[in-house]
Amino acid sequence: MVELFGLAFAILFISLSLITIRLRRRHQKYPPGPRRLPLIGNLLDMPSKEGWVTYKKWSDQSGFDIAHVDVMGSHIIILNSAKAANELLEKRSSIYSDRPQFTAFQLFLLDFPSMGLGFNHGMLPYGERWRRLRRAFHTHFDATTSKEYRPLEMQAVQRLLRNLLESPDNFSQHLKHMTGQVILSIAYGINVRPEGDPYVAVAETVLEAVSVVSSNPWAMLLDMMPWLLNMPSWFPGASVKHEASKWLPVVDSMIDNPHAEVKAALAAGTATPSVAAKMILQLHENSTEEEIWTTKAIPGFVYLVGADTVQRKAQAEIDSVTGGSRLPDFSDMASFPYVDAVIKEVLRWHPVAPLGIPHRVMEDDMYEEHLIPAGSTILPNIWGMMHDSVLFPEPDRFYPERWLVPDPPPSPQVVFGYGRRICQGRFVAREIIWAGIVNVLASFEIKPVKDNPPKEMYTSGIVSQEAW
Ligand code: HEM
Repeated sequence: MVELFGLAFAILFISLSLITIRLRRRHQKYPPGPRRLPLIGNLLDMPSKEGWVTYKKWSDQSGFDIAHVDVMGSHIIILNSAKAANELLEKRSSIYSDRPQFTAFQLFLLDFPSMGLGFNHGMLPYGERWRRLRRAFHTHFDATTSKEYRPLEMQAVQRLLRNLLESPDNFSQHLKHMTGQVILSIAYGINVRPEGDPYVAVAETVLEAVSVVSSNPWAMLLDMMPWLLNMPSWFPGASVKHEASKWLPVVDSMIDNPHAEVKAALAAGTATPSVAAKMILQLHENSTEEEIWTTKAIPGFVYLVGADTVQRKAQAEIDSVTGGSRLPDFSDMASFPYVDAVIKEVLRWHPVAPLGIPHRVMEDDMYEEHLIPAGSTILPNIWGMMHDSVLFPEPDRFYPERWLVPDPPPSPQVVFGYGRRICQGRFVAREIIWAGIVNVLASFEIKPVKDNPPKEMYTSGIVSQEAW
């Protein structure tokens, strides 16, 4: 009898709490956004290309620095100002550090011990497994350890210069090759072949797979209707699942093959220093299955990101900063204020990840009397913030001098994201970008394309790179 009474009380308490939450929500306004339609909400307002431009316009029109859309019941909050992003993603990062779980992407994220893209902790939900992987990654890529990779970066830059001299028209290919070379040598001690390298080819295939699957028009609907996954492949929308599973063996080979090569080299005594070699050597008899798995996961992530990181082109001409008698190196870093300004402008002008990587808020929250419901996807509009005409007059103009005034705008550090999920490769990435840009500028004159200029400048995915 007492138990029944307790149960009835618990049900009453939960019901009252739910009603209170609903009533409270009804009285609380979401941030402004385009008008919602019944059932589908703002589905038709969602831009298919360069979303960052449209999202910025929404805030320009409403005069409020964050925007809200509801896509079939899923809330998306776009942060269009540095102030809002800093307030929510930095100051309140204890509740804003989760990631939304995109169903299409999860098709690659098979659970441990299978690999798939499960090694990619950048997409994992906030929690213990993400925390362990982030800690392991940090030991190899903190500010101090990142400096150990400078000789590898310089070797790759010198090769880039030779390649550019031989065939300047293939510059995009050469830049990709350079980042592939740096990353594979850091992660596995592998020396990439000048042309047609199988490791670079596999990484590019995996990136293509991620882009094909995530840009599939059904991918977003899958997030709203995950039951589509249980439908046969002929059912509209269900084909994404079959498309994704086709790629899984390639993803697995991307992780397994270089790892096996390092193990073999260690056994033969021919291994060169690398993150993978260091991690494998730290294993011992009592290492857990997860520790063994992590020796694949960390270098695997570096491998994937590296294939993705394409240098932006400076459109400024500067004289060789060394008087033309030698190539610059890291010891010159403090002596090039103009080059630093060029790099800041490159990062600002077209951020590599214009909308960052989405975060997810774990609890209901308020921003200036507007409700941000728990579970909302949070998109920091980094491109929008970097094109704020108050902070950056004539924002579309590539103008390094804006950083050289006595009171310069805030550093474009936010292109690497926020709070507890901030990019862990930022120290290495900055050094690679610096070495690449300073050496190219010292050796070549970069001119705009005259014949057949590209119609579309940049792709519209999470990572936005040259579209040609
Ligand atoms: C120009 C180069 C790069 C840019 C602009 C960049 C930018 C970003 C951004 C915006 C995020 C999301 C941060 C957030 O959620 O707020 C991120 C995450 C991450 N990046 Fe980078 N990144 C770059 C290169 C690299 C490199 C070379 C590595 C590896 C060596 C790397 C490793 C990571 C990792 C591990 C995460 C996930 C962090 C987490 O979710 O806990 N990044 N990056």
